[in-house]
Amino acid sequence: MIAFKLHKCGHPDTHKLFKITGSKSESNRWLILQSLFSDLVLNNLSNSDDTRYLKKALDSTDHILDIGHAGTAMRFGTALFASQAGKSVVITGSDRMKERPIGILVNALQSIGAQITYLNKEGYPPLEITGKKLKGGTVTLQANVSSQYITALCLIAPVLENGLEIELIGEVTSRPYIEMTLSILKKIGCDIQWDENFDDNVEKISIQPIKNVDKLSQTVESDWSSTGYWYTWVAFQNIGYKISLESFYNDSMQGDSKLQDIYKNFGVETSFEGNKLILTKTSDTIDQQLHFDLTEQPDQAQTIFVTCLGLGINVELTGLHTLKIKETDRIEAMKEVGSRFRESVITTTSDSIKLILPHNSKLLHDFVVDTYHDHRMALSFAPLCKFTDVQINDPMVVTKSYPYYYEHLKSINVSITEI
Ligand SMILES: O=C(O)C1=C[C@@H](OP(=O)(O)O)[C@@H](O)[C@H](O)C1
Ligand SMILES: C=C(OP(=O)(O)O)C(=O)O
Repeated sequence: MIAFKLHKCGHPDTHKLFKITGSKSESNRWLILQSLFSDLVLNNLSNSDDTRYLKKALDSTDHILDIGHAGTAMRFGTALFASQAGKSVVITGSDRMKERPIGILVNALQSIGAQITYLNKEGYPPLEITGKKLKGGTVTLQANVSSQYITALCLIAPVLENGLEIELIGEVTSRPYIEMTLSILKKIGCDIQWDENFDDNVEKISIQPIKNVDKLSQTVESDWSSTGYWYTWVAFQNIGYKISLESFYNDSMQGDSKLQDIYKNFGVETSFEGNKLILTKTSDTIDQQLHFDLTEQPDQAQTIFVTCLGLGINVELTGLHTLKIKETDRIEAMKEVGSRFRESVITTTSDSIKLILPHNSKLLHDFVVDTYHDHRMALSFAPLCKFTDVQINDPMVVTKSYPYYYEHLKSINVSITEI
């Protein structure tokens, strides 16, 4: 296994412009829809592994499809292949993917006639799928585990003869990702109703079928989730420091665009010049005790945790119940690696993490970041090289979402050596 050392970089270059590629969430939704409606033309698709894996699986005629670590590709692909008559595939992924549950989605698909069997452990990939022409109807599923199950069903709904009524039981998690899916479906002409008060503790999404989509060209907005690492970076710098990122819209479909508000807490202001996003450090006055509920921005947990760790701010993050089934158990990973950076007391529950720093908490020596096959461990902890050398083990995990991350860091003067 290789490791990178990011050498302490006290005075990085400022006024840089980075081109971030398309959102992997938007890209993977559009790719599923493009395989259903070939008249869609897509621009600025993500260059992430997750999008490359999905594209490869969709273009493949192989029986065994490996989608690596890509949760969206696994969940969206399962629904797609199950609804395609004549298709017969085994869908599998990395070792970690085989530990990420999919039973809630499989049950919902089976309830409308899908033929899916587990090849290994009940409720987990790999899956054997024999595609069938599904008619649709009503499905009921738990909504508090992963929104990706719901998106997967929504994406195939337009081609089901009777459309789909999706009853969501319990508190809906990662809601902005479902909103993104429905916004995209509306763009291709779907008629959708979302009744948030359908019944006690139940919401209902109804999607009508459509025959075809008129020729439509779509440019995917760049990835807000990747901007989080630059928000952290700017938060660590002196007043006046700025960097720019493109191409972003201020009416984004991505829930992580909430970073604009969140980082005001850390003295980072966001402005737009056309589609250019400008992040500027404007203030050093920061509350020393913060709390964020990240039910709607689960992918930013590590980012915000590291920002607080670097700035020496006590914080409690809640709403993290989905983190245990992501690329690694992210709550435990943050606790372990965070405690190696500086003197601190870090406590966790199954859905929260709390960071308490003693007065004048000192940085510890020889800071090492284990990444546990999770891109967001490397991406989020790297900016701590503002304060000390950072060793990142298995650093290329970043390609899951942000392949050019280290090139971008190098271009602002971060020295990186392989060890
Ligand atoms: O639909 C999507 O594109 C995603 C939904 C979220 O997952 P959960 O709904 O499982 O929290 C998010 O964490 C993931 O990175 C991408
Ligand atoms: C959780 C993530 O991705 P996925 O679930 O699609 O693998 C992520 O990118 O942080």
